[in-house]
Amino acid sequence: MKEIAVSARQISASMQNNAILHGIDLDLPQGRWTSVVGPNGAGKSTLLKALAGLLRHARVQGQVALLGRPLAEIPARERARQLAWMGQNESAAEDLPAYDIAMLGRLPHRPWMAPPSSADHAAVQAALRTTQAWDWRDRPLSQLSGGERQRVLLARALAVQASVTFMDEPLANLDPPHQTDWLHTVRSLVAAGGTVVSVLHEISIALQADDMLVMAAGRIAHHGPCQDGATHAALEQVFERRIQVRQIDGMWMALPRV
Ligand SMILES: Nc1ncnc2c1ncn2[C@@H]1O[C@H](COP(=O)(O)OP(=O)(O)OP(=O)(O)O)[C@@H](O)[C@H]1O
Repeated sequence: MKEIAVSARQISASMQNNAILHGIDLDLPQGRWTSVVGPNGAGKSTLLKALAGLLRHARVQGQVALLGRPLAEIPARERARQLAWMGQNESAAEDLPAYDIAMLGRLPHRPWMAPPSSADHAAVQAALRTTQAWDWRDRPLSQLSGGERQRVLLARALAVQASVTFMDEPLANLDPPHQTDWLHTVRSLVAAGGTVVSVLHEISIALQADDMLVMAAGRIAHHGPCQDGATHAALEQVFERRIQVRQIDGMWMALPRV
């Protein structure tokens, strides 16, 4: 029986008097990759932020636990070492070189005001090489293309070397070969015992995860293995049967129903 990496009990969230999430219960086991999918506005990003303790300007109820401990009781630095975050359309220090951006992922590991250690440099180099961003490590973020920038922000999340990694639309701006590289990166994180939770609009890639959370209207419509027929049926239903899930060359894919 796998340990639970992230659990939520009765999570509800509202913003500006609008209820966004309604009583969400879930358990995400360690060492698995869960993709979160659903139509625009279903509450995917809001759920991810609620699970990471990053939901600001919102009224949140319920409990989240990270690796068996209530999230609210984990000191901020410790939480930042255990949980890496890659957000959607994230702003970052645009003038900083890519290397320094990735080094920000090491902040929770470093004593206050201490220079980076050799372990920090090694983690940053490995992360930038994994995302193939090493070649432009000296270039400021502002001079990078959308996809190049995304790979630096992914490197920052990888450099944390956290047990649990949350990513909100990590494939935005990535071309197909780099989407495939991202898939391999996630697979190796999970093979090493890590837990990955990613919000994805690329449903065919989301279907390569271990498990899928299918969301609709602030609720979990279905949570199950990506290989299961029940998951495919839920997926087709929340997208109003405008997609169909089919197996091609042994892989489950979502195709438009035209
Ligand atoms: N700051 C906010 N104030 C009020 N409502 C908000 C706020 N942020 C999000 N919402 C609303 O909450 C709902 C869920 O938003 P969320 O971003 O979680 O959806 P999503 O499933 O990630 O959508 P998308 O696929 O479009 O990225 C939407 O209806 C959105 O308009």
